[in-house]
Amino acid sequence: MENNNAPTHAAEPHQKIDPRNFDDILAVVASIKEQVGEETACAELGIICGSGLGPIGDAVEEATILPYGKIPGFPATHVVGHKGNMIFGKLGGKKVVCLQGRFHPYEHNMDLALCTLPVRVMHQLGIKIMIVSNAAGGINTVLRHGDLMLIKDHIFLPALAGFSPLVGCNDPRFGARFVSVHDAYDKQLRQLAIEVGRKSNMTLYEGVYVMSGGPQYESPAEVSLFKTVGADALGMSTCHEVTVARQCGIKVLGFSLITNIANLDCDASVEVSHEEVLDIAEQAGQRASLFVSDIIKELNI
Ligand SMILES: O=P(O)(O)O[C@H]1O[C@H](CO)[C@@H](O)[C@H]1O
Ligand code: HPA
Repeated sequence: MENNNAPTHAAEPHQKIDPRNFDDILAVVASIKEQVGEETACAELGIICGSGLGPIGDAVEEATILPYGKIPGFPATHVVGHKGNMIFGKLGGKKVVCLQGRFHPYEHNMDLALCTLPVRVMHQLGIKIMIVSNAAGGINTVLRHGDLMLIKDHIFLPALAGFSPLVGCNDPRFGARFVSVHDAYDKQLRQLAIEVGRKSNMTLYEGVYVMSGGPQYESPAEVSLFKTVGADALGMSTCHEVTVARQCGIKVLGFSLITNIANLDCDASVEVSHEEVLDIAEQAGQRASLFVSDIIKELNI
């Protein structure tokens, strides 16, 4: 898919940005390029770090860090474990832009267009592949704390209820009105990840991720529902970003770090907390970061 980034004015730091307006996105991109330099800003690969998975961003070499507060239209991140930095540099020999912090729909009144603005911006910066990560609760009983699960497909629950980032007028410059997500998580990239995992003796599962709206964790009955419909892990992010990436023609590799075991039995329930999620993510963060770097080294972009 072509990038239609005709020269445009740079947005002012506090200018109001409409994430549904293509020209506003170009103005955000122009502002980023003005701040970090055109050469630095251009990237072939985008990365989104999940809760507690910031170490992936810390591994970026020759890093130029642009805090979200300096990017027009980027809201603040409120969730602990999401620093709020856009990092430019190199990883595994590739030019990357890494988002150390994402926007969850529950933080922003379910404004999914706003929450996916960073993906549209990264597309205009040139990315062809996006690696997306998240912390998730394990539903499939084979999953244990600290396991990594490659995402092979997703259930985007909010979108099934009308909360899709693609709802509203579609400027054709964004891509197709009706987007096919039959291959949302690229098969070749998943195969590459499996090979990389095998070489480093890492147990890697493959499964279906379900996104619920949150921010409350799911009740045992809700977890049972998700299990029945074929979900293996659950969280409150990712699907909106992947949907927009696919509209832009970006290939996606996604993985979940299992930080807790989702509960199916209300009589034997165990409380879930974001502290537990961050704890496990911290323990596994370095390993996840190494894994991502190893995959990137092998990528042909
Ligand atoms: O999906 P990430 O950003 O990793 O965060 C996960 O962790 C938080 C809950 O602990 C939720 O925001 C959930 O989506
Ligand atoms: N549910 C939703 N989101 C999550 C979970 C969970 O169990 N764990 C980490 N993020």
